[in-house]
Amino acid sequence: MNAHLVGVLFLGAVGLAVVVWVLHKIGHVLASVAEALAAAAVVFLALWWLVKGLGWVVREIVTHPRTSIGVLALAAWVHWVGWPSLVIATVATTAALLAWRRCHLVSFDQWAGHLLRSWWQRWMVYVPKLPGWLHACGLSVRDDTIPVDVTVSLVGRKKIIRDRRNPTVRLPRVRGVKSGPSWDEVRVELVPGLKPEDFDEATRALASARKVSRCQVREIAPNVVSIDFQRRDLLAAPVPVPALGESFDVRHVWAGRTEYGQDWHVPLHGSGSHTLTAGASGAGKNSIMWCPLVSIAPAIRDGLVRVSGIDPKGMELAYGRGIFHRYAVTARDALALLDDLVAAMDQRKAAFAGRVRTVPVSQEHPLELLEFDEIGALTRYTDRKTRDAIVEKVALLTTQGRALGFTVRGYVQEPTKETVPVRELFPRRICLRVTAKSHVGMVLGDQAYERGAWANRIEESAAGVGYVWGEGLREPLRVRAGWVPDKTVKALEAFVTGGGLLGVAA
Ligand SMILES: Nc1ncnc2c1ncn2[C@@H]1O[C@H](COP(=O)(O)OP(=O)(O)OP(=O)(O)O)[C@@H](O)[C@H]1O
Repeated sequence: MNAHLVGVLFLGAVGLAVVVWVLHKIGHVLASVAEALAAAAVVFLALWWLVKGLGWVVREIVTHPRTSIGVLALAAWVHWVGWPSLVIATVATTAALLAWRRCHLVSFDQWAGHLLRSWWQRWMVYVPKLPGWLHACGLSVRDDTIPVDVTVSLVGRKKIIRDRRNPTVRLPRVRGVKSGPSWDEVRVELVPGLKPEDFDEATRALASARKVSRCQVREIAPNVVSIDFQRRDLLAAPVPVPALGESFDVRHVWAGRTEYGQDWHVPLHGSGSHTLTAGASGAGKNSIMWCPLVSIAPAIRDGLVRVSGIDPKGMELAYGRGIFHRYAVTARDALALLDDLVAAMDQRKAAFAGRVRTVPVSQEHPLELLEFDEIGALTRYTDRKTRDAIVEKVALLTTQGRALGFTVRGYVQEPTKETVPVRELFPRRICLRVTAKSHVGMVLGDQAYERGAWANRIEESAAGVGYVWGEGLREPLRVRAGWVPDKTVKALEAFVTGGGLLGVAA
């Protein structure tokens, strides 16, 4: 080996050492950079998840404030006070609620029960199951074509992005559940492509899906409907009429119960007081008549309300004959009674015209309340002349009587136009059990049946049950009149006549 080769090898070794050293340094630098980048990425990701988590918590608190705050409160309790005290408090609260429920169901339900039930029904029944029911009933919208976004770039190239994140079936979302004693009201938000009327048509199918007998739909906002399911029937048992009433308020008279378990009131004076009640034989028309009279017994006794009765059957009103200031059975007597009322109305008109817009009820000018039983018997089945005269007088009283303090309440078995030609002049209608589906529309108006006023399906055993609609009610409301037994009619008669038959016109 000569000196030249040794020199080359030496230089090569030195060069290699330098390269290794440089690479080592570069590796060091790169490792530091990579380490710094990794640390930055970890910090960035941690921050990102923290912000996302905080956003989720805030969103949950805003959208489900009660549940979120409850969970946070429980977590705080366990953290600061410990879980044994939490268990003891939970057991004590449950026991107190059960005792409250046992002692006073109504106040428990109004204050606590309905909130717990709403929460339970929402999360255990409607949120998991309703979307499936809606889809099965055709209340969903399919995206048959997946949306396509077209973007034009600066250099003229087009990018086509198919948005696969959107689901192909869009379903209404449950926005809230209110669970009353017999009804669940489920508010849902519609998706574009659905309208509230679509839900109206699906009520029967939705009722079947929920395994309940009735379902109604109410429009809350243009894109929100309430789907109401009747879980149980609060009107199954007769509604007892309270002891003789103490009310003088003739504009808000207790008449029974609504299907929501609330009191049902009717006006006997003022706007919407003329009432036509339709119902087949045995449907309970008489409880619609007697119940408000029992409620305003003091007003009748004190002469603030004067009741007249037309009783073609000569049986029902005759049982409380002393309550009626005027009373007629035959068509001729009925006409005379109506003439008398119209004359009294004309007198009052002459006395008050130009002085007041509504005559205040007083003993001098009492509310004249006409109870016209079986109105069809006299407006259809009498001779033509008497019939026309009766129809004319009833029309006069119903069109002019409101402001003057005259109210007509008619009762009919068959609500056809031929039977009750003045049907349209009664602003308030009540439809008890009827024999034909078509009668529902005749009494309550078009679409009443479709909206759930299934009066032809009321069972015979449910006398006094019926539907009201209109007068501020968007949907037909099921009601049951208070049941007035014979002895209460007699007690009312004794009460208003002071024990005898005083005050009865000859
Ligand atoms: N509100 C009610 N609650 C419970 N049962 C009732 C009620 N109203 C009536 N009933 C029962 O139904 C029966 C028939 O009632 P009601 O006499 O009022 O019928 P109606 O409609 O007047 O029949 P009709 O036209 O044949 O006289 C009553 O004898 C009573 O047993």
